[in-house]
Amino acid sequence: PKVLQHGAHRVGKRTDVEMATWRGYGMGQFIHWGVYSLFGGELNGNYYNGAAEWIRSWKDMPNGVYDSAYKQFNPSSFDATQWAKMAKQMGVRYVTFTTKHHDGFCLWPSKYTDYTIANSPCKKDIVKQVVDAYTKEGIDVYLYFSIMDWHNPDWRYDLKTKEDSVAFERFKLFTKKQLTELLQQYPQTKGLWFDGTWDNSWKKSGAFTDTLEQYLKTLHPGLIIGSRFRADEFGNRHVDATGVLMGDYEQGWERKIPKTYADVHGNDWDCVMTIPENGWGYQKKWLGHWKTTNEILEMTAQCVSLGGNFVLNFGPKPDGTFRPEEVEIAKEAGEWMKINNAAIYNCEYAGWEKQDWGYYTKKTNENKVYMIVFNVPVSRSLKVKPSKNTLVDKAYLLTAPGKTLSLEKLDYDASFIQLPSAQYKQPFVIVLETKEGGEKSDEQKAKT
Ligand SMILES: Cc1ccc([C@@H]2N[C@@H](C)[C@@H](O)[C@H]2O)cc1
Repeated sequence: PKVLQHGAHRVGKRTDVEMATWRGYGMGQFIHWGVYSLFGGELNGNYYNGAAEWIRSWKDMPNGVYDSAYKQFNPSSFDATQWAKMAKQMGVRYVTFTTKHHDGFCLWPSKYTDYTIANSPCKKDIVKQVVDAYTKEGIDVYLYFSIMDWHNPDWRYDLKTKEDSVAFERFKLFTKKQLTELLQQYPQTKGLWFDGTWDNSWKKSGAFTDTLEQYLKTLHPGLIIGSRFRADEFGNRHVDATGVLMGDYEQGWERKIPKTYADVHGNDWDCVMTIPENGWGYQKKWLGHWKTTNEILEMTAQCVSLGGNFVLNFGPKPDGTFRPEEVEIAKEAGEWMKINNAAIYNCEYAGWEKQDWGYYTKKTNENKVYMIVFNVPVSRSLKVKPSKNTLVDKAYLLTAPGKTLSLEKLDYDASFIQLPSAQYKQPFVIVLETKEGGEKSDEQKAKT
């Protein structure tokens, strides 16, 4: 069979230290901020029923109104240090920040377009202030960049005519120049989070996306780029024509979480999630249900238990402050993470049979498995069934390491942990110190 020229160039996970750091984050923050934040999903008292950062595409939004709105972008209360401190308190280990969303407005003073923060009343280099403030707090920074750019006249949804192709060649060069300036101006950046790559114009540019990704990684060694960037020469995205994931991790879990480990196909992956049901930019009215802190902690545990990272989105207001609901969630989640982050940071899929009480995570390179308990059964007996050839040596509450919990053996490979009678109002963590032994696994038997 023909060899794919512009498909994946690596099978399996990246094994370098930058990717190992990414793999261990556990919890991240997404921030969507821009001109769309001025509208908050509303115009003249009417609410757009799509995602607020898409309001430019609303039929009731006159383009002139949106495209001149940047002249009102003047976030009087913006303080990147405050943002970074809130994130630090929440316990996130990385942040993904919108440099340019689909509307094309640049939150850094790009040299390649006038549609930037430099020509708004806010003269600050927002991207620089965010990158510097978060880096100072010890939080790694990743930059969100939308390829699709509604403001640039050379953007094309498809390449049907010669004129389309000539214009899109200019657009591809513009894109390369903007990405180059982002990496050169903000060298602390650890990775790029691409979006807006689903249209035919990009799917027809597989070779270009391959060359551009390799160029970016040469410019910035160790750079991490997810699977949503590339197309192969047949227009396949995420997974190439031979079934191999392109990019350094699977970037398809947007507002959804894998159910089982089989769903992640052995890849690294992140899940990006909104607090309201939908909508990433600031929305004046949150419609429907928005997630409680316990729901967010459970999603975090679920993602880490399946080998991924959970990234929660915040949509700052036009003045640069956060909604009270978002501040509250960051505070409450942070209180839990302060006590329990051992079960989230530098943890991976344990490979034990899932039980109803919650999620297992395994500390990377250590014989420690954590039980993150969300559902205490009326019996207070938590069933534990280690993977083959693994024994539980000791069990204790993360918050009470001195008090060993008793394991009641059920049969040769499962036990009950009897919980002390107490009121369990918060999710909590049990530590299982493990050792090899017990039933030999099939491969062990085969070796002897
Ligand atoms: C159909 C669709 C396209 C793009 C999106 C963007 N991806 C998220 C990360 C947000 O940036 C959202 O605007 C959402 C839905």
